[in-house]
Amino acid sequence: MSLMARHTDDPQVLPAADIRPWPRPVARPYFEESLHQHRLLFQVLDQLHPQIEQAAVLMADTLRAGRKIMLMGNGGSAADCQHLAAEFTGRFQQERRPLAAMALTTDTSALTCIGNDYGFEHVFERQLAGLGQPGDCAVGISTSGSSPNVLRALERARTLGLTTVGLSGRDGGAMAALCDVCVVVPHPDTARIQEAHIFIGHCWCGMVEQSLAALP
Ligand SMILES: O=C(CO)[C@@H](O)[C@H](O)[C@H](O)[C@H](O)COP(=O)(O)O
Ligand SMILES: [Zn+2]
Repeated sequence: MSLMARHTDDPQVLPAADIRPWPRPVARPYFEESLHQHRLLFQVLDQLHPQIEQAAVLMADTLRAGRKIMLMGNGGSAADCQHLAAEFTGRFQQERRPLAAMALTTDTSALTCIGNDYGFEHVFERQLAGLGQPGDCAVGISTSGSSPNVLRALERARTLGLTTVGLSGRDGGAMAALCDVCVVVPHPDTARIQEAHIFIGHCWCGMVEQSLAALP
């Protein structure tokens, strides 16, 4: 029996003929809709300069004082956390010393241990309580502003003397009340909020990098 025949006998593998009539993915309508929404989004983001700048000042002050930035979020926002932490420890646009930032979303042993033994709502709070020091800056990213594990960690951060920054969406959820500065992207669509979040995150990296460029 040939490899090809073996494949098509496999009930898990659809023969090519069954695939062809399916709707072909077309990019243009998605692009057009996205671009339309992004234009609206950028008009809204233009109103958020003050909060975006306040958060950047807070982060730059944290690093200047020899403290660190700790980021947390779920799903796509977890990816943003590790992406942004890497911009700080690695580099963004300029050659400069590494900056102290860590994502609390990457240690699968810690996440599974704490999740398994204490509950998923504790996965960030417990890492933060173990690793955070007064003067550090906790950054929570949540499109709904209402993920219990992020909210709980921000609450704990405050009691431990960390500063708190939020990046949220929709109406901001409960996050704003727990943050020294919260940037809320007032859009109903999670994907668009996430795209705005990584844009704002990159703005933060650029502003912080610029502000610390003179440090040895
Ligand atoms: O990326 C996406 C959807 O675009 C998902 O992974 C999404 O991040 C997850 O559903 C998160 O659990 C949503 O949490 P949050 O942003 O509301 O805090
Ligand atoms: Zn996503």
